[in-house]
Formats: sequence, C-alpha cells, structure tokens
Amino acid sequence: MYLASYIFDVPSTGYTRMVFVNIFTGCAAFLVVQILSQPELDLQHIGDALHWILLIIPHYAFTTGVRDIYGIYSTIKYCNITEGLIETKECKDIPGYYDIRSPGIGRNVIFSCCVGIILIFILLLIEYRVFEKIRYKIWKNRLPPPSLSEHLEDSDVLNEKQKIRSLTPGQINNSALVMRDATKYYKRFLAVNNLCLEVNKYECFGLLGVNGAGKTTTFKMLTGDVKISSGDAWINGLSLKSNMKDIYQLIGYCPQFDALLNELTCIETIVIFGLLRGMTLKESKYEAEKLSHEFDFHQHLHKKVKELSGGNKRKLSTSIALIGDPLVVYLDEPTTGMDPATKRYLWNALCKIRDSGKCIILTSHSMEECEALCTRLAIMVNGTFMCLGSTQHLKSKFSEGYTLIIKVKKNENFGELNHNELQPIEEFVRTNFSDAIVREKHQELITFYIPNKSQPWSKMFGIMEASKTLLNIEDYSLGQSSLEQVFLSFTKYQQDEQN
Ligand SMILES: Nc1ncnc2c1ncn2[C@@H]1O[C@H](COP(=O)(O)OP(=O)(O)OP(=O)(O)O)[C@@H](O)[C@H]1O
Repeated sequence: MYLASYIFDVPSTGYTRMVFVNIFTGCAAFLVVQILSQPELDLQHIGDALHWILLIIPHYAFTTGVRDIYGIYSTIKYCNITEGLIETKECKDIPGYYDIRSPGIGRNVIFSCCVGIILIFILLLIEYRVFEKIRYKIWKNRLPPPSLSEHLEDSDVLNEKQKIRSLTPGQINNSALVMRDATKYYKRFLAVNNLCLEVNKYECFGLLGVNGAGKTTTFKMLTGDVKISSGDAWINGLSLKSNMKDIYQLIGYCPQFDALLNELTCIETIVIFGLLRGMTLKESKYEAEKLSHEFDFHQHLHKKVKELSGGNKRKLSTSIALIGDPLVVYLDEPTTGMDPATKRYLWNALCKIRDSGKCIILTSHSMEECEALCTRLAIMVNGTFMCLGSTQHLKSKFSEGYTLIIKVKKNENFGELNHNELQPIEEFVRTNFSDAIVREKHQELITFYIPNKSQPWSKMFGIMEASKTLLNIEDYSLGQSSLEQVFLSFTKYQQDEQN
C-alpha cells in the first residue's frame, strides 16, 4: 500500500492519503467477511489460511517456528519414553524439523528467505531510484513547465546560460563543475529552475538566497542525494546522471545540519570517513591530525562529538568534506554558530584550500563571508539565479546608491549629542545630496542612504571636505551600498511556499 501511494504520488498530508488508506482497509475487510461467510469453511481452514498469510511477517514466522520445533522435540521425547508401552497415532508419523507439513518449520524457513530476498530487491529498487523514475514518468506530462521568463532574467545570468548551452564535451571535460539547465521538482513544486553554471578550479562560488530559495536542493542534486528532474551536471567531465559512483570520489560535502555520530570521537569520525574514502588507517590518522590543525580543533580531537560545541561540530563537518583531497567541495552554511574569531580562522583555511586548486561551492547567509571567500556568487530567488558575478560587479551593477556615514565630534562635556546638534548636519546632507535618507542614528554616528547616483564621486567628496570643519565633523566615509542591500533588493521577489 505504501509503495502504491508512493508510486501514484498520493500526498502524505491532508485527506487524500487517509481516503486512500480507508478505501484499502474497506476492500480488505470486505474480502475477509466474504471468506468467513463461506459456509463450507470451518475454523480449522481459516486458521490454516491465516497461518499461510501471516508467515510473510518475519516475527510471526520466527516465533511460530520456535514453537513448532519445541512441539516436535516434545513429541519425539514423549514417543521415546512411551515406546513399547503406548501406541499413539502421533508417534507413527513424526514430521522432520524442516518438513513442509505442519508442525515442521519448512514453510517458515522458505517464507522468511523469500521475504528477505523480496525486501532486498525492493531496497535495491529504492536505492537505484526506480520508483522515483516511474513516478516521474507518470507525472512528467503534468508538471508545470520550468521558467518561461528568460527575457526577465539578468544579462549575466543569460550570458552564462548561453555559454553553458554551447559548451562542447571537450570544454565540459576541462571544467571542474558544469550545470546545464539543472531543474528539480518536488512532486509538482518547482524548487530549482533551469540553473546553468560553470565553476573552475581555484574558484569559490557563493550561493546566496533567503530560506527556501533552493540552495540546499541544488547541493542535494549535485551530491546525488536527490535525482535531477531534468538537465544535467558534470564534475570533471563525469555526468551526474550516469557516473554518480565515480563522482563520489571527486566531491566532498558539508551538509547544513551536522551529520555526525554522537558517540564517536573527532579522530574516530575522521578516520572512518578516511577509510571509507579508501585511505589506509595510517593515512587517515595523519589526515585527522592535519585537518584538526588546519581547522583549529586539535585540542578536541579525542573528545566525543556529543561533547563538542556547535561551532566545533561545524569545523569537524567542514573538515570531513575535505577528507581524501576532493576536487569539488560543497559547503552548506559552514560557519553557522561560529564566533567571529573562529569564523575568520575558518575563512583563512578555506581561502588556502581554494588557492590550492580546489573548486568550492558555498552557501551562506552572511554577505561578509561571501565577500571574504567567493570569487563569484549568485543570488538565488525561487530556484533561479537573479544575478551572477563577482561581488564588486554585483555591487556596481545593482547597488542603487551610496552610503554616507558621518561621525560628529563630541561636545566639550563628552555628553551624548542631542537632536539639535545633529540637525544642521542632516539639513546639510539633504540640501546637497538630493533624496538622502537618514538610515541610522547611533550616538555620534549618522548613516545616510543616497539613492541618487548622478553626482560624481569627486563632487561629493568635495562637498564633504569643504564643510567638515564648519559642521563639526570628526570623520566621514562615503561608499557604494553594500552587498547586503543588493541582496535585499532581490529577496522581495521570493514567494512563500504556499504560493
Ligand atoms: N523533500 C522535499 N519535499 C518537498 N519540498 C521540499 C523538499 N525539500 C525542500 N523542499 C522545498 O524546496 C524549496 C527549496 O528548499 P531548500 O531547502 O533547497 O532551500 P534553501 O535555499 O536551502 O533554504 P535554507 O536557506 O533555509 O536552507 C523550499 O520551498 C522547500 O520547502
């Protein structure tokens, strides 16, 4: 029933599966009543029939088997004691232990073996995603089409798409990672929409996006955790669709939530992953030492995972992704829960790893992290790239203005500046930079947002320098809007899951 509801895509929530289960139970009850109402059937037959049916349940087959073995053993013992004294029908024809006839356990053994083989077969079908393929084939024609709005996409994203679609097999072989129109549907929900991307060695590519934008799903497709619905991706020229086994040797993955075993120590964890990657015990231990120094958790190497802090667990997860020198490393929010100092330590380590020739794909909610690590990045909204390029390129292209931060000199009594003292500065900025908005006021710091980009830098700096003394300004900074502002300008397009 579960398989049927899985293949026919009966939703697991709401009333549909309940109706499905009720119909099934109703049909089963109808059949049972029909059988029981047959006048020629007596209870002996019903018992036999139920015994046959229930033998497919391993626990039932085992327990009744043990009971029957004991039954035969008791009969043999009884017959031996009473031999020559009492003549009973049972003693004349004692079945062997493995007899098919009751109470022999032949049937139990055959049923248990067959059920085991069938379950292994079903497991293999699930492992090789046969049901998923069948379900996808059944629903293929009913899925909503992927993006029809390419004319609305950013020019960089379109250029990347055109470049990827025209790559030759030889060019694909030379790239560390290529995604061509990678699309993922969860049932009928389009989670990732026609992604095209090429990332090379010595590059760190950042995936930015609000919760639910499709970043983790993209990783799951690339790691083979979920099947790509359409499109393809290649790692070092190997297709995700046909060479997943070989690809596992080339990739490392740090998932969003630490997939660690609490009872193992850090060194045991790394050694196990090292052995799984085909390293010798000696090499795995050396790798554990090396990575723990690189990621600064050497003092915790012999602690159990459950005793580690959240930040140290992330360090361990990140280092696991690097075991066995993979070509492509996927890091899903690696620095979540780390303090600023540890974060910077990890960033330095990742920069070194990137510069050693690895290709790193990273998701993060920290713009600072993307600016520190990524050579290129994309902002994802509703499973699509909204923009793509280096941090500076995105800031130049999409930042919609400037940020002016002014630090006012404190008054003689070193008291807090009051509203009247800041008023002239606000008026001055509003007069000289049209549409300027006060974004933040904190003690002696005022932050303005200037949306109008028409004035040249030289003129703006000239105005500020000329009035510095007059307005009692201690210091000021004038710059482009941050990556965060670019990010926020895109995230308004993200639809919630209900939509
Ligand atoms: N197994 C699943 N079945 C159905 N829908 C799913 C499944 N996994 C994810 N989704 C949906 O796909 C969309 C993308 O999810 P995903 O986890 O990729 O987002 P994300 O960008 O990684 O978010 P976050 O930043 O919170 O990790 C979401 O709307 C999510 O609800």
